[in-house]
Amino acid sequence: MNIGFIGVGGMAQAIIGGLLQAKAFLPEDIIVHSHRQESYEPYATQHHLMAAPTNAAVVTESDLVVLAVTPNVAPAVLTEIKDQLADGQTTLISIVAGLSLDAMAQLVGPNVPILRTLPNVNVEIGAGMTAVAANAQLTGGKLTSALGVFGAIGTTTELAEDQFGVFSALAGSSPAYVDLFIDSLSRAGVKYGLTKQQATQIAAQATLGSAKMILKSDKIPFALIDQVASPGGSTVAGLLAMEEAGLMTAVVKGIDATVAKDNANSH
Ligand SMILES: NC(=O)C1=CN([C@@H]2O[C@H](COP(=O)(O)OP(=O)(O)OC[C@H]3O[C@@H](n4cnc5c(N)ncnc54)[C@H](OP(=O)(O)O)[C@@H]3O)[C@@H](O)[C@H]2O)C=CC1
Ligand SMILES: O=C(O)[C@@H]1CCC=N1
Repeated sequence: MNIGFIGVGGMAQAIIGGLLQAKAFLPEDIIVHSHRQESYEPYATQHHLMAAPTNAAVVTESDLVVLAVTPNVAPAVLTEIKDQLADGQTTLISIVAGLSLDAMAQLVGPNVPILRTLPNVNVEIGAGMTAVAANAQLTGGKLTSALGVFGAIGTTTELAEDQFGVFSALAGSSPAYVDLFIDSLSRAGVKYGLTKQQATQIAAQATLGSAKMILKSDKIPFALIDQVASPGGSTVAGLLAMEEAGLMTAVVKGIDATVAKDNANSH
């Protein structure tokens, strides 16, 4: 089975890196093309992938084709590859935020099997969180193959399309927000004399452990907070200071802004 990528930016590279690491595809079964030759050719060469000369050629060569361009470019690219998709043989997988199944079908025609997805960058290390929604044309073996791409590089969840916006904020964008939190912890460590490298390693490992604990425990996060905050201890003093500075409000405001921008970009 061949998989093609239209666009080789940050997210396509994360998916390809994850698929190669998982040995889900051989390098020679991955075909790429993007806007600039100086971008996709060296990338293909470096990873021993096939470089296609056009977007249309990616579709012709592929069983699955991943649309990995930015939302403003996606409609023009879909119009460009419409004829190659028309027979319904190739499955279109979109990772484009805010682009609905209906909008894609209007551009490429009614026969095309389409999987709308919203992955996050952690697919690169097999720890992704991806939402998926399939159209009515994507069934049977084709559906299994398309879902298998993201199953190989993390966790997937089927989601109603009207919830993709909030999912994008909580899973797609949140790696950046968690990175900001870890960097903030790390800077505080530097303030108290740790090296940045030491402090980042300590903060990242502690964050990883807490995420695993929440997933494994039957307790809600608030109960786990109480388990850490000893009576009269230092943690409760820190929690109250963070709340006085508005941590929870800041996070919710950040998510509000993320969802609002995703809505504004959606069609
Ligand atoms: N970044 C993330 O964490 C996530 C991103 N997404 C979605 O993934 C998509 C890509 O995002 P991201 O990787 O961050 O963006 P990038 O800007 O890093 O990559 C965009 C890619 O699109 C290519 N491109 C532009 N125009 C064309 C064209 N006409 N034909 C073919 N390729 C073209 C660019 O080519 P070139 O390299 O030659 O310039 C580039 O490789 C977006 O739609 C975004 O919503 C979804 C979930 C998470
Ligand atoms: O920033 C963006 O628009 C994309 C969507 C989710 C993560 N990155």
